[in-house]
Amino acid sequence: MPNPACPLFPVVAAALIDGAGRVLVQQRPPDKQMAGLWEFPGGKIESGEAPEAALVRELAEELAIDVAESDQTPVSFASQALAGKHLLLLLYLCRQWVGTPQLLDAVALQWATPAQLRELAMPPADAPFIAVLERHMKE
Ligand SMILES: Nc1nc2c([nH]c(=O)n2[C@H]2C[C@H](O)[C@@H](COP(=O)(O)OP(=O)(O)OP(=O)(O)O)O2)c(=O)[nH]1
Repeated sequence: MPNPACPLFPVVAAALIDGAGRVLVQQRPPDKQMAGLWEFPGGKIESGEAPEAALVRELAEELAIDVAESDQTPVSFASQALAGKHLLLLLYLCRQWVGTPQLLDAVALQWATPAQLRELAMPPADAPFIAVLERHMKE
């Protein structure tokens, strides 16, 4: 039975990995929930939208880059109660894109190694993703 008191909201996010083994993260704006935390670029899946199409749209909106659906590899997910709703966060790994990421939506961007990610304040759902990324980046 659906629980209207705790709606599920699906979110897609991308770990963009560069040639130096670093991942792009962006800092959430001060006026938003979890302000100041560092997150993977992405956002909510809109009604009727496929996750991969949502990720193409979000990365174009937030970073002005073009990531083909065929260059998105699903690697992990997180499931967590968040502010009266339930977050389902789908993480994709991307090694190829067109364009240079621009700061359009967040406060700041940074390229970080997995070790550096561990030192950043990130949303609680993201913490397990760091070890997942480390494993994939060694492959
Ligand atoms: N993009 C992204 N969102 C994350 C991560 N970790 C995490 O808990 N989230 C949460 C924060 C938000 O509640 C939601 C992302 O939705 P969003 O970015 O479209 O929404 P928002 O709250 O920033 O802004 P709005 O669309 O409501 O204006 O997922 C992450 O690594 N990347």
